[in-house]
Amino acid sequence: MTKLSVNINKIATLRNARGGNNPDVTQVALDAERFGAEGITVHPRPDERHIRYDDVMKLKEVVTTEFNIEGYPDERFMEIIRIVKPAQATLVPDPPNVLTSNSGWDTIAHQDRLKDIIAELHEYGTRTSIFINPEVKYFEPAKLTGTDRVELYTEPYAVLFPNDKEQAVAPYIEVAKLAQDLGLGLNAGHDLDLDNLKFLIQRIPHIDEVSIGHALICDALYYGLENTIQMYRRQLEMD
Ligand SMILES: CC(=O)[C@@H](O)[C@H](O)COP(=O)(O)O
Ligand SMILES: NCC(=O)COP(=O)(O)O
Repeated sequence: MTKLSVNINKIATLRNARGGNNPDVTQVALDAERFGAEGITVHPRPDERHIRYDDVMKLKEVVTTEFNIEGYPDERFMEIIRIVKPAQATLVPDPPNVLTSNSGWDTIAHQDRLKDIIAELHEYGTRTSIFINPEVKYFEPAKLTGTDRVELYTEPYAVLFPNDKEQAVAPYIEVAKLAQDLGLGLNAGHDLDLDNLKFLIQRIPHIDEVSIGHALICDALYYGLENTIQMYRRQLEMD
């Protein structure tokens, strides 16, 4: 069954808004695991707008489910991975000033660089995933990088879903089958929520892991974190 990794970036956004330690990012991660999260995801960005690098060091000591660290593989990111050796590192091609992640890798143009980075991450025993658009041309090159998994960038799916769910999911079904044929593990993330998640999983049941943050934390403002995590877990259960 598809696992739920809770992205706690936005907990750090709220904490940073007042400069103290409330909410306590580390405590929220522990509670999220207790409430049913099967992984914790963080995305330390170069400007540390939310998750800070020292958050990552503290989380390393306490996360007992799968720790997934996302980010652009600059020197600081690679250094934190060398130290933390998380269960998974998800490489994202974000430039420093981007509002949020908005594209997957060009695995053709960046194949050699990704291959070197992935080989280094494997030396640490870290599983690798690379953020990818639902475009067929990028999948065989992704396989050639040696990555264990790809993460489907699902914002385009989320945007189109309200108007035409079948059209929204069609490209993802195609590339998910290709990933399976290539022996690539399959993650998915970005803008998944309580409305669009179940349909994606019904159409692509072999997704290994979804990482969900923004919508889940927003939902928790109304339903509470424990209830919300359970609501998302129920969306992942097969009928
Ligand atoms: C890679 C991705 O789509 C998300 O994991 C990303 O972490 C979202 O970043 P923000 O929380 O900074 O919007
Ligand atoms: N990899 C996607 C992720 O971790 C969270 O994305 P979002 O749910 O905050 O859009």
